[in-house]
Amino acid sequence: MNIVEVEHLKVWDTNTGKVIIHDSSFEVKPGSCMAIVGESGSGKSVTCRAIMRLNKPGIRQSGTMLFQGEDLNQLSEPEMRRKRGKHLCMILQNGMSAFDPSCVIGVHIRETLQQHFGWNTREIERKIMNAMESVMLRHPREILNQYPHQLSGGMLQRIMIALALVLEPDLIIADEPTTALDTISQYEVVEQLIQLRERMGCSMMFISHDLGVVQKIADDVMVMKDGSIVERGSMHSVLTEPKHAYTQYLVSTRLELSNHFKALMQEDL
Ligand SMILES: Nc1ncnc2c1ncn2[C@@H]1O[C@H](COP(=O)(O)OP(=O)(O)OP(=O)(O)O)[C@@H](O)[C@H]1O
Repeated sequence: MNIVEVEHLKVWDTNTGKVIIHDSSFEVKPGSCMAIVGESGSGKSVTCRAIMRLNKPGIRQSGTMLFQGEDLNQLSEPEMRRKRGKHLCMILQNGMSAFDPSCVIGVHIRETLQQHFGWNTREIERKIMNAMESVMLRHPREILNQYPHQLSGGMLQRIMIALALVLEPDLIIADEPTTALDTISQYEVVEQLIQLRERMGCSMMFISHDLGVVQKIADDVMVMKDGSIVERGSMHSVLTEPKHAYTQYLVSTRLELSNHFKALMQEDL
């Protein structure tokens, strides 16, 4: 059974009547990573937030969204809240927006974990500090006592990954987790996400506009344009035989960039 099976997802803005996602159907195989690529505004984030049922109130959705065989669209809000975090976990583009700016990181983490598990404070601290160390965050106790604005974007991404390690969700949705980071932090965060998948065997959806990043982590990919899926398949087949003109453009620009990068590297040698 696929972990996610979306059929005829339609998302629209009730204020303007604008249809944001027209009619999307796709699935995520258990234990696999499915990437969503496409230009800004193509509907990648709205699709993922539809699965989490986290789009803003004026945004409505219809269709079937089976998660482990259960239609998320039919769940009540309290049932959905129980799914989020423990079963479905989202890692956001901007770590700053994921944490409450008015309290130190440790408070937010403790509240999230207490909500889902019956652990006491000491157990929570032990688990989160082990997880933080495993994603190479040194001095975890000090970090837990800092406010989000005192930490770098890369550190906040790692804290979200550490939290996912403790929550052990069945599906992680990473929405452009590396976009706001410099190249070295981007590389490190992708490495941590790859290890996270290996350790937990969880399924993943990975959103990015960067095919180069996606290629490192995804098994399958779907390409979105103007609220529709224009192509999907295995990472290998989409990269080697892109069918849609927009995918061909994405693949050719990725090759151009990597050739340019290689040329620069050779000049340096
Ligand atoms: N809260 C909202 N209210 C109204 N329209 C929205 C809302 N959120 C997103 N949209 C619209 O939905 C469309 C898709 O947005 P979405 O954020 O999913 O794009 P994206 O592909 O993830 O882009 P990016 O790479 O820039 O994040 C855009 O046209 C956007 O204006």
